[in-house]
Amino acid sequence: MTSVIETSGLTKTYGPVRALDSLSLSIPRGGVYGVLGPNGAGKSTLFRILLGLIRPTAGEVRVMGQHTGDPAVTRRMGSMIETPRYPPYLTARQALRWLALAHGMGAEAETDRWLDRVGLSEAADRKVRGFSVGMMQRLGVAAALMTRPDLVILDEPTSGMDPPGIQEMRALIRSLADDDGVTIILASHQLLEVQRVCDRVAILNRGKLAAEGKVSDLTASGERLRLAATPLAKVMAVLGERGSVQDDAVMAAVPRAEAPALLRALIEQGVDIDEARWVGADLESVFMTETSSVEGGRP
Ligand SMILES: Nc1ncnc2c1ncn2[C@@H]1O[C@H](COP(=O)(O)OP(=O)(O)OP(=O)(O)O)[C@@H](O)[C@H]1O
Repeated sequence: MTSVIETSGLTKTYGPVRALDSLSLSIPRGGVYGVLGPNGAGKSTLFRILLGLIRPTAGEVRVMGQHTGDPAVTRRMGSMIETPRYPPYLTARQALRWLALAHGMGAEAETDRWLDRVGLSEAADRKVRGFSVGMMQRLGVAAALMTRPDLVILDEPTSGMDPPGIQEMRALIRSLADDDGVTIILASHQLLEVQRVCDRVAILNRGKLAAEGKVSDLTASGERLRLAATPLAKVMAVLGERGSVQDDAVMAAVPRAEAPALLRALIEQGVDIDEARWVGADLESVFMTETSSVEGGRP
């Protein structure tokens, strides 16, 4: 696995607050990588360090093998860290051209193509003053992509968007990763969206790495055997603490290898089994498990 980001013991303190606490992380090149965590977990701090906007207090960080802030690396990165702001009297097209000039780019910036790609073609000649938050986010993404970066960092790219906008953004992010070979790193609180779009995720909690891995592995590790069976009391008697009742069924926390023996035991006890199927955990339940064990409550 080639890494695009490597951090080791990365720490950032603000007075008594440890925004990042000895974070060691390796983000692979290619694909879509999600950085998750409750408010104050350190996501934006990590992104600001990666972009060379702030310096860590301690630890190591490499972006595409180089030190952060190196102009050669910065040129290969695009980002949208907050809802972007542009001079309100510019149209979307003018705003992108203005940014292209600031990057020393001319026609090669293909501003119209990027406006089209983020679904803003029809609004290209409207002043950004009247843009919704979602439209500003799309324009910000177009600006981040226009320089043809190898790595794009997006902080909450779908915040303020309506469901069709979120769906379009998801398709755009996937196509950038799959068709253009861009590595995308994004932070989001919309866990269902993250589950749909990301290949891997890191879950931060109070500046530390709480969990990391492929979305499919993280969700599979929390899978349960859902048993629609009667009587429920007998099922629970066999399962003990490994069972919990949910919507007229029992969710059994058993490894796959133990399932046949469990089903035999249930039948021997006179249980009627209508259905037995594996149910994967969703990212939300993984997130809640990994971030719930904090002292002192939420910041
Ligand atoms: N410039 C700063 N000065 C002081 N404290 C800061 C500063 N920036 C961040 N912090 C603190 O560092 C911690 C991590 O903040 P950060 O913004 O990185 O979290 P986050 O995961 O991005 O949160 P959110 O989901 O709310 O955006 C928080 O406790 C925050 O209050």
